[in-house]
Amino acid sequence: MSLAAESVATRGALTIDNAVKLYDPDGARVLAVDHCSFDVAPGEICMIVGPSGCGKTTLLNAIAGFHGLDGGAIYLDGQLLCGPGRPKAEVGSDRIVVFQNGALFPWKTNLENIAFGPLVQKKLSRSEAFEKARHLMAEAGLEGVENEYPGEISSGLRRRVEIVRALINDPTVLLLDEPYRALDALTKSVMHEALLETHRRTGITIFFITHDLEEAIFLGHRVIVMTARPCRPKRIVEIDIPYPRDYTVLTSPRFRELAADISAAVDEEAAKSFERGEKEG
Ligand SMILES: Nc1ncnc2c1ncn2[C@@H]1O[C@H](COP(=O)(O)OP(=O)(O)OP(=O)(O)O)[C@@H](O)[C@H]1O
Repeated sequence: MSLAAESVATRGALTIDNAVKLYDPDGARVLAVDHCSFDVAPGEICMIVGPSGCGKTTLLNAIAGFHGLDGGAIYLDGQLLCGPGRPKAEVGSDRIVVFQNGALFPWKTNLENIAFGPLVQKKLSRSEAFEKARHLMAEAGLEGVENEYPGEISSGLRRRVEIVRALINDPTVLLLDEPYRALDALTKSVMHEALLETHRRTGITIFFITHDLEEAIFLGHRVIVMTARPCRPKRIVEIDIPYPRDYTVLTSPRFRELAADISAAVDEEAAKSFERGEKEG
């Protein structure tokens, strides 16, 4: 796999090893993830797709440390995040989650939002945190909105502020759960190019959940198609379209071929979960 980062990434390798997660609210026993194994290379953009409710977010939450596993293990750069003897990963600034609905403080300016993490963790002094925040905002094309509030800028710019807010912590892995779902197509395409540019600059590993197959193919080094619940890889598809990518690739025969292939795999699993839903319902 060729990674298109300016510097070749050496950190941010994830290993998911036989992960199992069972929710058991009031004895309901929902097996969300079952013996799920795959690796994500340092600096990879790894796109996760699969039917609704198959267990994608559950997996992301286990990597982030929001909940534990009931079996198996997850490693980051060979270090155990969770697994035997450690049921739940510690939440850490090495793995930052950017959520679909966003989580900016509306009462803080964009600059203050970005500087907040290292300040509250006392990792940087106030002046260092603000200087770094300004620098990262400039790199991400966010000059001019430093002193505005999240509510005063477009939803696309807000997404960019959120990603910069994650990057200020120097994470090795960015965990994205449908971050662009609510955006219109044009804004989404601007976001995609901005994310690829961020990746080129930083070489950060990106674990990205989406329902949008074009988004998955356009951005990813690989697309992992998950099975209907319980989640585990059904197909792992290498996206052999060279970076840098621009929107002209969407109409290329190879892109259409990959889209048809991945779409068929997702549809097959969606049909299974639909059938099971009918039986369960
Ligand atoms: N806290 C919980 N308690 C009980 N069941 C849960 C909990 N969280 C998720 N589930 C169930 O686990 C399964 C997997 O959910 P999850 O959110 O991981 O799926 P997903 O693939 O991310 O879905 P979507 O694509 O719709 O966001 C679903 O059946 C869901 O209802």
